[in-house]
Amino acid sequence: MTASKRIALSSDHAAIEMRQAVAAHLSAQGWEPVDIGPTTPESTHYPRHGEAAARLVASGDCRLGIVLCGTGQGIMMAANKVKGIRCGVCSDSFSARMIRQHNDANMLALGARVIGEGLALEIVDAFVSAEFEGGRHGTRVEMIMQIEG
Ligand SMILES: O=C(CO)[C@H](O)[C@H](O)COP(=O)(O)O
Repeated sequence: MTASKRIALSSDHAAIEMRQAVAAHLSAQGWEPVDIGPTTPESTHYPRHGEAAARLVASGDCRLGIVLCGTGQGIMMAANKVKGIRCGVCSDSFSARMIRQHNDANMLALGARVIGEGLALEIVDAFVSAEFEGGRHGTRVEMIMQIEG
């Protein structure tokens, strides 16, 4: 699968530096970040950036996605409006691992005004290295997706 190492990245103005650090970190690990910006610091609107990254994941172009804003919350909400997306905000590595293992999250949201860069990179590592466990968790994820219709 050519998409297996492609990971979508986007942010709003509040998280440009953290997003670029995440992209560099992922590249160094052999991932192929698809960083869709923005690159300039003007104030922008997180829903459009969350949606754009989510569409790359939902279409299968990217296997996973990471979105960032000030808190991670708004861009997570926007990403989760795209059909097929399961995105969680994490401020700790345990949760980042668990949203992959139990919830089959295909996107992670980070808050650049909440956590520092070092912790953000640890959370990213936990997220990308974990695998969905299936079994009873698969039943529950299917139930989530049935709510989506
Ligand atoms: O965290 C966010 C959304 O959840 C945004 O980054 C935040 O609301 C942007 O605020 P401002 O326009 O004041 O920089």
